[in-house]
Amino acid sequence: MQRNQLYHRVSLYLHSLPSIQDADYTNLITGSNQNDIVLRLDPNQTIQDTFLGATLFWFNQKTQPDRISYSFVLKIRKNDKRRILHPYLRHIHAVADEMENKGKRHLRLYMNAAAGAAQTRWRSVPFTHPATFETMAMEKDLKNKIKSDLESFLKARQYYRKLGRAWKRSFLLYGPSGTGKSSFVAAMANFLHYDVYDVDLSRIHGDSDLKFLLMETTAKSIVVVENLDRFLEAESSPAVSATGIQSFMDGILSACCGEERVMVFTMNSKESADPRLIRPGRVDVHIHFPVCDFSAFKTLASSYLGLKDHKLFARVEEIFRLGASLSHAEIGELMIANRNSPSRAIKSVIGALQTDGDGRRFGYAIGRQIECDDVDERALCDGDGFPTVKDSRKFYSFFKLRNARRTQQKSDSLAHER
Ligand SMILES: Nc1ncnc2c1ncn2[C@@H]1O[C@H](COP(=O)(O)OP(=O)(O)OP(=O)(O)O)[C@@H](O)[C@H]1O
Ligand SMILES: [Mg+2]
Repeated sequence: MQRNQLYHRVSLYLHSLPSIQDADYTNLITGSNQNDIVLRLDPNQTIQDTFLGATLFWFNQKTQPDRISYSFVLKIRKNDKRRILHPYLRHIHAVADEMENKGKRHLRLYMNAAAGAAQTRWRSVPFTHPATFETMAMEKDLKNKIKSDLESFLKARQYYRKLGRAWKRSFLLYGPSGTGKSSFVAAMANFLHYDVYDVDLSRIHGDSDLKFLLMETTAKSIVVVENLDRFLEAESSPAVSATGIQSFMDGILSACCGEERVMVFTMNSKESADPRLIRPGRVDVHIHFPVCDFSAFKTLASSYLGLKDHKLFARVEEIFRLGASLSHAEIGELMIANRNSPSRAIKSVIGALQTDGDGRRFGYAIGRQIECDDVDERALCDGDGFPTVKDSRKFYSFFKLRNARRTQQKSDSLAHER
């Protein structure tokens, strides 16, 4: 059920050998960067290596004709075998370790397929999410605390071993939609240089299925369950029981699954969560993701619009002080949509912040903004270009009125058509 680490290391090692290019026949595939071309050993291709004066041959053989499973075969001359086999295997381990530690290994994102669909339940693609802690708009102190927490976790192997505990750390990320929880998981993966296993609970068929899935994950990975609260609320009779999820969270099978793993659970709110689910020990660190505030807005403006400061920032700050709230995702989208004109982008954020609070949804906010842009410029740029909150409110009540009239006209004409 677990990945064959020796096979994995030999594969890493062989693919790093220059002689892979000498083969008469090989496979060319796209690497994790689109412009990279990677040579991939073909079944039955032989590759030559030399070590301590001996020549060795490797080939990649299909184990059984009807299965997608391969094994590497190593050929060594009898006379060399006793002399070099062990040092050679140690050499392979050392090279593979170095490649992994230097970050030459490309990260992968694993997703669980439906049961019975494949030999291994995890399907993977290159993990290329560009999020980093630097691109995350969140409180600086908190960000630094998390970074040092993760750094000390990475160095704590002996400490966990001494305590008799699995070497893992669990995080609960909770907060409204669009505040950066998923992006944060990606940033963690890039920071730790860990693969990501994204568990889709709706594809799990029972508690034991969930255990097996955990057993198939590898070390140096983040195992993430997104929107756990929504799953527990939505499923009236879920295939996975609460205790199944709890033991999964504990990594109870720590004999195999306790090595260097980070587990992350995301929720919109932890209020309704069963306290047992998020008790200390089960979840080590709770991180709150609040809606965007002025400081986060400035970080977003800097990364999305390249703006360190702007004359409209004071207005934005004032509106935030009055209690307006939008998610980072909503503000980010408005900035992307108007990225060619920073002033316009900020004005559109101001507009959206001012009319927020009545539960409008994101798609509507953008639609509304694009529609009102034509009048927006005039209304906001009249006079000295710094309308007061009162002016803007007047403008938006005008806008709402106009929209209401339009809706009325539309329904009138619909009634007319009927
Ligand atoms: N704190 C943040 N800093 C920078 N960008 C952010 C932040 N929060 C959200 N974003 C942007 O908004 C988009 C959506 O964010 P993300 O998917 O991480 O939200 P989420 O909290 O996981 O939402 P959900 O609860 O709906 O899954 C991302 O593309 C990201 O670029
Ligand atoms: Mg998310």
